[in-house]
Amino acid sequence: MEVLSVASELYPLIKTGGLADVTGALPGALAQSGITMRTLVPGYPAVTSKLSGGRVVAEIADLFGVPAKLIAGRVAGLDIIVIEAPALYDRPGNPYVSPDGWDWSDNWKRFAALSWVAAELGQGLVEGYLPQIIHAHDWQAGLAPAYIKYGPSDRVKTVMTVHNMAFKGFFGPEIFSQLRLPPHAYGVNGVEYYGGISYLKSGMECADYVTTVSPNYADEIRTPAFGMGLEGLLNGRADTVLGILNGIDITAWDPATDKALVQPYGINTIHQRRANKLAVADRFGLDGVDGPLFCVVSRLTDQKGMDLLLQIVDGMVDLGARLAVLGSGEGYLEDGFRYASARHPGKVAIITGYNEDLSHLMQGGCDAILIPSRFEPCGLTQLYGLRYGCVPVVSRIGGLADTVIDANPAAIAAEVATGVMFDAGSAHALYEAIRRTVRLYANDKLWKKIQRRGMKSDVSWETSAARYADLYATLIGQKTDDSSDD
Ligand SMILES: Nc1ncnc2c1ncn2[C@@H]1O[C@H](COP(=O)(O)OP(=O)(O)O[C@H]2O[C@H](CO)[C@@H](O)[C@H](O)[C@H]2O)[C@@H](O)[C@H]1O
Repeated sequence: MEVLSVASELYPLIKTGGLADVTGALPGALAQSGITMRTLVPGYPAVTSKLSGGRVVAEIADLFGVPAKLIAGRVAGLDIIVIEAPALYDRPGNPYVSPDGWDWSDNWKRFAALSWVAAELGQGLVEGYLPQIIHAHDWQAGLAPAYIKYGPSDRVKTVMTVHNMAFKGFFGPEIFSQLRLPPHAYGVNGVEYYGGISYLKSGMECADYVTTVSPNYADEIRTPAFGMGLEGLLNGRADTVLGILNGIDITAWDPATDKALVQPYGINTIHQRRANKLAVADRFGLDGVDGPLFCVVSRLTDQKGMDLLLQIVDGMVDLGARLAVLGSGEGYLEDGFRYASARHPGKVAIITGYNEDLSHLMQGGCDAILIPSRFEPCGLTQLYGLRYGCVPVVSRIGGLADTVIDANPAAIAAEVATGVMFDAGSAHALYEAIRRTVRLYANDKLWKKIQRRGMKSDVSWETSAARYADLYATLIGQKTDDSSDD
């Protein structure tokens, strides 16, 4: 089976968040099910510089006003098709914003182009290549299902995966005439959204199937509290909405072989994490190894509940905990952690920016990872935490609730606890969870059991890749059994 994945991020070529981890891992996970997944990505400098030996498979004279070439190649084990259109994608900064932090003003065009090319590939643009499924990820690829729905043939089936509903790809109505869609596409059953155009809503409306990245979040987003205005749409098509839990790449994230660690370790050598803990403390300028070391590896945003953590950081230090923060995002949150660090030298520290290797070292050395999200479609850092024995302390929300088992007395007695969970959105609940974690940490035998159990959890892609494979097969009418029905 041939599936074309369409995404604006793809690890290890280009990553700003969890989307890249998923789109980068899924093709390898699906290969075992006999699925060939190629990924269509924009030709950002980070992508084109890594693609050598690709071949031009199509030339497009007018891609929203600029010439483009499609280059197919294989990089880091991934089959990719790159849209080489320098006028759209050859820019500094990250995929969405300029180096000074502003959204590119032509983002509507850059990502309409991504989706339009995907649909053209689905209609046979390249001789000898005809995907059966187009799998679009997040708003940047959201118009692809619309281009198929309103195009000459809907032979190719479409899946829209929502990784983050907060980013809707919303633009004013004035762009519609340039989108290459027929007039009737501008309506409530098409791309229109509150008087403008939402690329995410377009994909969710027009795709044959909508998926999100955990079963719990799939339920939550059908309510006004989490649906962000799209709950009505989701409820209207409830039979074709599915939550499939993210996995992680257990080869890239393996504490026994991870080159970013000072000291690799396994379940039976968990005490060796101490060398990594010292290395983290050293990198962050924190005091020695005594007492629990918490970490945050995250975009610093309201979604991630970082303001809640700032409210209780002083109390956390009073409990004897230390905190290492790796992340970047909202200026007031970055500043908040800098001030906390100035108040508590040796106890709280932040390194701003993006550092993949350091994120591995932190999972391999810190005792617990804090994820106080207000909403979390799946979350990956708790899965990395489980795999590395970095105990996840998470809000009871979205995919976090699907993947962590709270160390309450019943779970401890039943020997199933893998982390600590608390009510989302409450600084007080977060503080109490940290207090509980500090107490659990003090019981070394119990703590190591929780760590080991996490390390044994199945966080691989195996089960979830099979669910995607089953969904694709259902869509193209190849489904032979009903083994994956909910
Ligand atoms: N400063 C930094 N340095 C290095 N690495 C950093 C970093 N900041 C973050 N990361 C890494 O970026 C990824 C973030 O993963 P999350 O699951 O938190 O995704 P995010 O919210 O971006 O994406 C959305 O998509 C994913 C994928 O579906 C969902 O899991 C999630 O709930 C949803 O919000 C992790 O690999 C993390 O280690």
